[in-house]
Amino acid sequence: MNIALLGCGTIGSGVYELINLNKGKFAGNFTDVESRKSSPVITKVLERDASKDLGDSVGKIVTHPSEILEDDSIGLVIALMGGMEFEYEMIKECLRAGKHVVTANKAVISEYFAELQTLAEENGVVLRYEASVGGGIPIIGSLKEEMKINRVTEIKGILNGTTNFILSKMTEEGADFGETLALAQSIGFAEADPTADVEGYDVSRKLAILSSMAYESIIRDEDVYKRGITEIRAADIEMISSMGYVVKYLGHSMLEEKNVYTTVEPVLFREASIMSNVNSEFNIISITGDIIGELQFYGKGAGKDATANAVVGDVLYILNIVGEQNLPKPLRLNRQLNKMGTDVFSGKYYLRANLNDKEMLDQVLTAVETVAARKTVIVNKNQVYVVTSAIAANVFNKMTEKLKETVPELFYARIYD
Ligand SMILES: NC(=O)C1=CN([C@@H]2O[C@H](COP(=O)(O)OP(=O)(O)OC[C@H]3O[C@@H](n4cnc5c(N)ncnc54)[C@H](OP(=O)(O)O)[C@@H]3O)[C@@H](O)[C@H]2O)C=CC1
Ligand SMILES: N[C@@H](CC=O)C(=O)O
Repeated sequence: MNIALLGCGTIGSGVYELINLNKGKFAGNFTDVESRKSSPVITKVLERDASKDLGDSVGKIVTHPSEILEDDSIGLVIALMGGMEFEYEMIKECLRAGKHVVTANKAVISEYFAELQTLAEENGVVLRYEASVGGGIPIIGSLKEEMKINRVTEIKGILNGTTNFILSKMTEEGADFGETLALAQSIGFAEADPTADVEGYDVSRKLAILSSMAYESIIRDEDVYKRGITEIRAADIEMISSMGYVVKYLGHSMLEEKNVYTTVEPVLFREASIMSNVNSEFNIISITGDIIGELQFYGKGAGKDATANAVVGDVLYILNIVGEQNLPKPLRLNRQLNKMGTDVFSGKYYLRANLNDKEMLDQVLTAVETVAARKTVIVNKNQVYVVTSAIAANVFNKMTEKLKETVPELFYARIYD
């Protein structure tokens, strides 16, 4: 079966190297006789730049989608352009044209999950998206397997390689936020628009995909409470470390009866915890089922080779089942659940505010005191650092949203004890 690749950037080039340049060891794994006769091959690559060098003479760059959509020899399309509308339209058109689709695009999958899996079923083809969550970690397939036996009630983890890379470098090397983000971009970890990484959209999309699957209900990016990490400073890292904690960017969802709770926020973990020791572009994802208990999955959550590995795994899966009568059924996504935001989460909070004057200090302390008892207050170099007593997350978040209107720089994080 011929394959087309949409987008030959960081991940696309990794996939191309595995499939066409024989970097991976996978040929000959097929159960289907037709596929076994010849290794899979990428014959066309959609790119804007027709002069892009692919490194072999097998793949041909095309710049118009019709060259792929109207090519009947292409049975499988790998969508790795990123972005939203164009990739969504292309995936739909490919499914309608009877082509299997593999993608790593969490923006598209989280937004159009139900529609796309229905479209695949209607057209007798398969849609796979393993690399859309956790880069190289096989979490989508593992979650599907566990769901055959378990009721999954909780998902939590470090789900973004870029921000974990930034926070790790800030913690280990005292690195600067902006410089480390630029480094993550140059390595190929970050999204084309890195706002998605640092403001929480990438994590909330991944959490939305896993939660939709696990709780059998469509949970969208906009249902997820999220807060970015752009306000964090070296001073926070120093103070947090002196308290014996490490800051991580957590995605967390829970299901209780018909209520689903979701949050994406910076959280402080004790130094010795597992979460604190997941560093660089690595991710960790924990799922809790009623029979198995807690399971944790760890590995590279971003980057060319690890993500390409997951994409090619999906390609091999499809090539192995081509021609079977009974293709996998779409996941159930129609349970009616109440989206309850952060209502179930609570904890002590760490907060730092950048102060202009004594009046602002009073304003910050008064605002905190209206919702929680202050346990620790340190004032140093125009900064106030506060640790509170335990409090409900929604109450604290509401207070800080108001405070942000007048206090220019505010960083706060829940403490996970
Ligand atoms: N990077 C990572 O670690 C991971 C990425 N992903 C996902 O994988 C996908 C690809 O990411 P990544 O490889 O990093 O992205 P890149 O930006 O590196 O690559 C995208 C490629 O697609 C091309 N492209 C984009 N739009 C079009 C278009 N309209 N027509 C033709 N070509 C186009 C780009 O060309 P041009 O340069 O001209 O824009 C570029 O070559 C994204 O959905 C991302 O979220 C998932 C897991 C990990
Ligand atoms: N930008 C993403 C890429 C993988 O999904 C990340 O940093 O995790």
